[in-house]
Order: sequence, then structure tokens, then C-alpha cells
Amino acid sequence: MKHFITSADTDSVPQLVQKALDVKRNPRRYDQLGRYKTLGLLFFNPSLRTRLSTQKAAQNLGMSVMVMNFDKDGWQLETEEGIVMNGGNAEHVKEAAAVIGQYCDIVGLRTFARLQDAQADYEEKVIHQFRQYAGVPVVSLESEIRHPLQSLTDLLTIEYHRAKAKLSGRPKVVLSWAPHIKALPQAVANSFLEWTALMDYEVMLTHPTGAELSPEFTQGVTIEYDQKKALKGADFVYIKNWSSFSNYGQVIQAPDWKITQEKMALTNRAKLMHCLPVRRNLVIDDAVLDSAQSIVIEQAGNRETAAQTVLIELLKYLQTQDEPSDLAQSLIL
Ligand SMILES: NCCC[C@H](NC(=O)CCC(=O)O)C(=O)O
Ligand SMILES: NC(=O)OP(=O)(O)O
Repeated sequence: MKHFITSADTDSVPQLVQKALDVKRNPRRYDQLGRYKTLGLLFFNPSLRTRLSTQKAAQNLGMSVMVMNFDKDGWQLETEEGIVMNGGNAEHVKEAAAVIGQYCDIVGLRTFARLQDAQADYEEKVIHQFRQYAGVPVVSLESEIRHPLQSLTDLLTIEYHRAKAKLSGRPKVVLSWAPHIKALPQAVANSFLEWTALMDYEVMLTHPTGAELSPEFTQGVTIEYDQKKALKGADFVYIKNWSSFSNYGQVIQAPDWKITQEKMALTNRAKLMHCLPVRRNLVIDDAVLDSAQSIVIEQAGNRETAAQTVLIELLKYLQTQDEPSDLAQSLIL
């Protein structure tokens, strides 16, 4: 694996999930793999889990880590090609990415959607420019439209519980929209659909009218507009708010979609998942978050395993690049 930006960066999502389960069982197996390698983590937006779990995962592999709050501490980045830079942006991404690539063997980036211009957000411009100009593997720490480290975590968590509960057959996995006061990105939901589509699950999406996601991510997905119907018989319930895609970035008002104990009672004693942070009693009731059905803390714990799995794959790729060619080898000898 050369980069980690979409599910297409891995040859097989089910195999990557199996590798993550293996890392969960043997977390110290590759504790020297990252020796003398440096990971750079660039945050344009806040983070708790992604920042700490990825840093911890890198340390578990013997890597050094540098973290930068790029929005506060970096120069304002210009991303337009060929522009006369006489505005507010001091540094072009071409130099910034290339220079960071001089210091880091792997670079992670968090660049949330601005939720003003769908076309601009859906291009995921900055992360692709880093892939083009950094010269090293690039990891998404949540881009405008995807959060692949979260999705790998989510599948790892589902597979772990499936095995533990000895669930036979295809699990019913429901992604439900829930209310929020702020306009949030669609990244977590998009990615969850992108990744679950590659597993043998019965996936159902439920949301109010007006909360439709981009067709790029919902093709082939069953959509049920009645939340209670959707929750019936669910084995896993994944809760997330997102703002409107069609009326781009607008907050959708539907307070009745909050997750309550009564709604959870409709499920097949489903495990409740959320990427966090979650606003209690606005999105999910205390009674549900504090119940045994909630696995949100364990899910967040699995972020470390998912990040470690991805770093192992990228470090193994770097090893293949580090091996001296026959010609270089003969010059050294
Ligand atoms: N990385 C996980 C989720 C991050 C972000 N949530 C947030 O911004 C919540 C902010 C708040 O609740 O004020 C999102 O939905 O994509
Ligand atoms: N779930 C998640 O990505 O959390 P942070 O935003 O805190 O990193």
C-alpha cells in the first residue's frame, strides 16, 4: 500500500480488516519496523482520537512523530496552480508538501470540509496535492469527504464483535442519521458506506428526507426513510449526523431522530457505534451511551490498532523502496 486515502488504496478491504484483527491480537509484533522512520501529522482541524491514536500507533512501531497544528502554526497555503501569489497565502502547497517530505517518511493530514462549495470539497484537493508533491506515503486523518482510518476501525470493531457473539450469517448494519445543531461534514458517513459495501453485510442507510448523501457513496445502498423500520433486527447501529449534500452544508432539522432506549429496543440487541465526539442527549441519550449496548469507547480504542495496521502496511512498502537496487548494491560493494 503506497498511500491511505480511499478504500481503493488497499488491494482488499476484508484482508486489511483481518490484518487489523491480527495486530489487535499481537500488538508488539512489528515494534522495530518503524525504527529511524518519522511520521508527520498535520492538523488543519481539531482532533482528539486521530491525533493521539495515530501518534501512539507510530510509537508502538518505533517511529518518531512530529505533530503540527497547521491551521494555527503553518503559513497559509496556496493550492491554486499558476496563480500570482499576491493575496493572503504565503506558501504554495508545492513547496510545503515537498519540504515536509524531506523531513518525514510518512505524512498524515486532516483537512475537514468547509461545507461552502460541494465541488471544491469533493475534490479533496489538499490531500491529493500532498500525494503528488510530498514524495512520501500520505495518510488521510479525515479529508473533506472520507475518514478511512475511522472506517477501518469500524469494520475491525464489527468483525471483532461478530466473532465474539458468534453471529452467523450476514449482520444487519444500519447507518442512521441523528440530529445536531451544527453543520457537520459527510466524511464519516461516506467512508462508512464505501467500506461496508466491500464486506458481506446487509447495509441499510436511514435518514430524513433532505439528508441524502452524495450518489457517489450511496449507489446500491438500501435507503429506508423510516428510522424505526430500519432499526428493526439490526445487529450494529452506527449513529452519525451530517449536513445536507443537496442543499450543501445546511443543517437539517429533525430532532425526533435522536437515539433513545426505545429505539434501541427495536434492534437485535444491537451494538451502538459512533465515531465520537458525540453530543449527549442531542444525538444519543445518556441511557443509551451509558448502556452495555454502547461500544463507542472500545471503538475509539480500536483507532490505535487501525492506525498501527495502516502504518505497518506503509512501512513495509517503504522497505521495498529502501532495498538497494542491484546496481547500487554492486557500487556499494
Ligand atoms: N472526526 C470525527 C468527527 C469529526 C466531525 N465532528 C465534529 O466536528 C463535531 C463538532 C461538534 O460537535 O461541535 C465530523 O462530524 O466529521
Ligand atoms: N473520531 C475521530 O476522528 O475523532 P477526532 O476528531 O477526535 O480525531
